[in-house]
Amino acid sequence: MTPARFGIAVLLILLLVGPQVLPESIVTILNYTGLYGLVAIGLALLTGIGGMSSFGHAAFVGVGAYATSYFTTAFGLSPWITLLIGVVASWMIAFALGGLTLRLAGHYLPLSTIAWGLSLFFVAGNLDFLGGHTGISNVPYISLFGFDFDNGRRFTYLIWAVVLAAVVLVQNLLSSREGRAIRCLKGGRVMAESMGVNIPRMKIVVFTISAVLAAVSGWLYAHLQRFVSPTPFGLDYGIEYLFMAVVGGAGYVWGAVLGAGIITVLRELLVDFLPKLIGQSGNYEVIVLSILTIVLLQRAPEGIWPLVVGRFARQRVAAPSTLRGAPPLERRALPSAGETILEVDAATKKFGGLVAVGDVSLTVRTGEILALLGPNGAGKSTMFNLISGVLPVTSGTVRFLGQAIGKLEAHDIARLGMSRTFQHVKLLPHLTVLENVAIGAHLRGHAGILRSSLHLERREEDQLLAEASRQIDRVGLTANKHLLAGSLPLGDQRIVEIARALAADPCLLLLDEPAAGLRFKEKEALSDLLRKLRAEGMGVLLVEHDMDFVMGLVDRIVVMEFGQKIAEGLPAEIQANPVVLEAYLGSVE
Ligand SMILES: Nc1ncnc2c1ncn2[C@@H]1O[C@H](COP(=O)(O)OP(=O)(O)OP(=O)(O)O)[C@@H](O)[C@H]1O
Repeated sequence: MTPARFGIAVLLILLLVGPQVLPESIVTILNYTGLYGLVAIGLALLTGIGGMSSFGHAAFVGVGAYATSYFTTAFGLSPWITLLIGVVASWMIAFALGGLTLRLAGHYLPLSTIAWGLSLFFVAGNLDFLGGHTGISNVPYISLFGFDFDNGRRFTYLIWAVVLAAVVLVQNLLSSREGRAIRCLKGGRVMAESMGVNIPRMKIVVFTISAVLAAVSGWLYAHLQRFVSPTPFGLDYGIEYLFMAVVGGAGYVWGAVLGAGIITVLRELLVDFLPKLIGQSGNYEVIVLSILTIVLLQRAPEGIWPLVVGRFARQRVAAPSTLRGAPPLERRALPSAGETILEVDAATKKFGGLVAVGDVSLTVRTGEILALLGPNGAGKSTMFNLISGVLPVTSGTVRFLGQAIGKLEAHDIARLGMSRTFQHVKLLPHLTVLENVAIGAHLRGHAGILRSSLHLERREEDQLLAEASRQIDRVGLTANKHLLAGSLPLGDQRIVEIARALAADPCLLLLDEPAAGLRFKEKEALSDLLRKLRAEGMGVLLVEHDMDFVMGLVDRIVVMEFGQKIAEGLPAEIQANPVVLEAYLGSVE
């Protein structure tokens, strides 16, 4: 039995037998750990995995709790219907809040969640029909198929069934196509957009999932307590939920549950112990808890979960049969041979007063490799960003496959069949090479959040992983497939980026300094691969400083300097061009 299975078996036995045999106080801790854990799971997804933070999730707990308390007591609705009301209400509020703030970078989301966290507390406290600060009492208990969850011991089963379901669903989600896209939210947004991930949509999805989990916790809370008042949904609780996720290990789903358990137990112990120690009561546990949390995060910045499972953790490895056996994904029809696929006409990009690209025109055909050369700061990477939609053009047009794309988002351009690599490698270092390359195939899968969470997309997921595996074999990194991308030397990481771009099945490939950091043999292998892609009909635009690599490989060259195009022609013409020699080649010798 693996340590993970052993751990789960122990937990299941504890949850099955515990409520019958443990003292009431321990059962209460178990219940609250589950309730808080549910919120913390959402916050782990939002914070540790999605790279966003919210201080106001206690207010979403309040939405779930108040929705069910009000509608069950005032209208006699079944708790199962009011669960739906709470979920929909929290989803709508999160959608609106997220829609207003998630597009903005920086502190807008945390600030808006603080405002939201404060507002529910005051609104609920001042509305008579919600009972004001006295709250709503006589909330009914929940029944399911004739079984009444009418006391704490029985309720444990319901709470933990929901928690375990949430863990399974979120973990399924994270190991899917949509999950890989979610993982890009932290540190990989520009790259993910270029692979076709709609980042603003993904942010809202994660925010709404975390809000819904909080609302479900609120629903459970209201029917466990049979009473609600505004106090447990205030800002201080919102901050404590965040603490739980961070203490447990905000990047880990089980870590969130562990964090909830640790904070709940510590609080109970401190509430008992501190008054005896100090000789008077007061909320001193809050202070001690805060100090303990700071010390703990000093010692374990990643939280406690990685310390607990660290040496047992194993990399998730797709079975070789999966990688070989899955049927290939559909391929896009390539444009006809020799057709012009990219036309840049007088493209200009200004950063304030600086003209990074000024009036530059170029074309790329299918079955052609075009090099974009120029000294440092010439504007090559900016040009790549204009073509791939990372930056909008200030003026001029960029047409891809006949369509003007100068104002399109990067993920829309990726969908048309353009893929790219980056000058500064953009991989997710904590994912395997296989998972990183699979991000490139994002648009070739279709499963959404629900299908992914329920693992109904296994066939498609196998196909995506098999495709990623094929592209890794193609670029010669078979032996590294299951290694963490961050553990590879920089040259190999660049090659992984090429495999990722190829996994998108593009007809135009943009490569930003692909040969940088490669050894001689590796450069030869890369040249061979690019020749093969050209022969297959792909168009390639590359920026490269290695002249030997470029001159023997490419069909045409465009040279830039200070944002302007200074020359265009065949490699031999460029090598003999006096303007280029003076401006660029001469200077690099
Ligand atoms: N986001 C930005 N904001 C302001 N200036 C920028 C930005 N991006 C690039 N620049 C400026 O635009 C000019 C062109 O930069 P760019 O990175 O495109 O050059 P490059 O040819 O790719 O150079 P290198 O080979 O060193 O990467 C430089 O002066 C750079 O400082």
